[in-house]
Amino acid sequence: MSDAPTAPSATFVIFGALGDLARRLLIPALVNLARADLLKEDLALVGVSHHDIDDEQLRAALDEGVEDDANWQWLRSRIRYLKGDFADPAMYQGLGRQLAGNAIFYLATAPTFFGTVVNQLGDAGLLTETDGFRRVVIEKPFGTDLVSAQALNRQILSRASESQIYRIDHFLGKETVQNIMVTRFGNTMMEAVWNNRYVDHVQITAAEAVTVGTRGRFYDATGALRDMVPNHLFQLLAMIAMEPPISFDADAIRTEKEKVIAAILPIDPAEAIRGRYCSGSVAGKAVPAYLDEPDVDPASRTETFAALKLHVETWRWSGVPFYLRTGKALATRDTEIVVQFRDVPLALFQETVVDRLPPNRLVVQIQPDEGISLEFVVKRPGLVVNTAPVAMDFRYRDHFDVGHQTGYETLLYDVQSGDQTLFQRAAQIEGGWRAVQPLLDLWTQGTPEDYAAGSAGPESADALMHRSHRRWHHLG
Ligand SMILES: NC(=O)C1=CN([C@@H]2O[C@H](COP(=O)(O)OP(=O)(O)OC[C@H]3O[C@@H](n4cnc5c(N)ncnc54)[C@H](OP(=O)(O)O)[C@@H]3O)[C@@H](O)[C@H]2O)C=CC1
Ligand SMILES: O=C1O[C@H](COP(=O)(O)O)[C@@H](O)[C@H](O)[C@H]1O
Repeated sequence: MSDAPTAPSATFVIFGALGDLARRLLIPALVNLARADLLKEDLALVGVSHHDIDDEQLRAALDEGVEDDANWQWLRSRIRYLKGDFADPAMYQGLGRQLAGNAIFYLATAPTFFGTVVNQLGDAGLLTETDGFRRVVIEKPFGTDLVSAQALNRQILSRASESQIYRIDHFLGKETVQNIMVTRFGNTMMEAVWNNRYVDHVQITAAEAVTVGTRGRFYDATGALRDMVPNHLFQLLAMIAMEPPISFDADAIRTEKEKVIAAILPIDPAEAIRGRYCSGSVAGKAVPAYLDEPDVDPASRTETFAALKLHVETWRWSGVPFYLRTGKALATRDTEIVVQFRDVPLALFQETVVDRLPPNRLVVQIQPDEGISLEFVVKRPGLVVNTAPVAMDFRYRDHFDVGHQTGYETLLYDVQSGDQTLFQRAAQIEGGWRAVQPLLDLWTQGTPEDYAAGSAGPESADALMHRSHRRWHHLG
């Protein structure tokens, strides 16, 4: 990160500056950028919210999320507060009086405000790029289904051009996710086997040990599928399945990712399962049932776990199933991608004690303990031929000083620099919703299958794999 040039100066306007995202992730990420000397001296930050506080109270509210005091003091002195409602035109007039030159509007607001804020910015003339750039960062979830995402895209694009819009997916800010492209396209040996001739299937897992906690209101209206699948998990899938771009240019990369997402067939509900945690314990700590969490409707049908099989109909991937799963209150936190290779064509060792060889797997560990390992088979020492599965392991921490990054550093820096590589175009978002729409339609009925908090998810998730004689990679 520190090899990069300082980003152009700009005023950051954070709508929702007192919220969880701003406090826990955005401000610490800006502090990390300040430490890496990537922010200009004249950077300014305006925090917007409807609470009745002043500049100093906003700064004090943000104090607790930050550990690096020296760089926090640098940023802190550049923060101002603007009180106002997101729907109030007068607030935007006031904001306009504070802005000159480049501005970045970060919508750290509930998704219901995305359209409102962009409309208001447009009405107030704040999106006109006369004396500098005007960029809008839009959080997820972007819409709640295909129709609402299309409507939101239409609305936003009636006020700003695509080049001004940065639809963020924070998974793309993670080092290991960005490394997928380098691993794939920087190593000849990968590309040679990266296709349906050699790959049996791909598994993408985002398991979380945390429960919905205090986010019951948001989560109960959203569920595991909307929260994680068409956005974060599809972004991981796109990194794994995309064709090599013609250059490392933002448009070239986004075009290839868009093509992959467009090639995902609508998911067959018979190949998807949903679950909901009931009481149990995670890492020795008692966890209540989802239905007993604060702000969750006791009659809720919302899933806290989703697993599915999907197909990417491209020349490279036709016939290779992709299995995705995600959930809360699971045994451990584990975000990983497993590329499992086909069995060897001839079982040479069938006359020996070895009856079946374990498969080769490439495991990309996104978090925690970021790294990549290659599982393969060797001969176990001894007089008879016997085999043993082993792994070649690359751990980031063994080679690099990874420090404590939030994942938002790269993304905020890229917005300032005008690099849209890691942001999604309208079609990508709509493609994601199109693929999961059959599940959204059906899951309005029935209820999810229970799983114990602290387990690996519902039994049907295992059955989904067993049907095709496969199994999930172990969690953790
Ligand atoms: N938190 C996270 O870890 C992540 C969040 N996101 C996304 O980021 C966005 C923000 O999430 P999060 O920070 O958790 O949300 P919060 O609800 O914590 O923050 C939103 C803030 O906006 C304020 N607010 C609400 N209504 C108005 C209004 N009409 N006018 C002015 N201010 C208002 C809220 O005040 P009040 O105190 O009254 O609620 C709150 O301070 C969401 O889209 C979310 O999906 C994405 C990834 C991770
Ligand atoms: O966007 C979201 O992501 C988090 C998981 O992100 P991570 O970086 O902690 O892996 C998830 O907990 C949350 O529900 C979802 O809204």
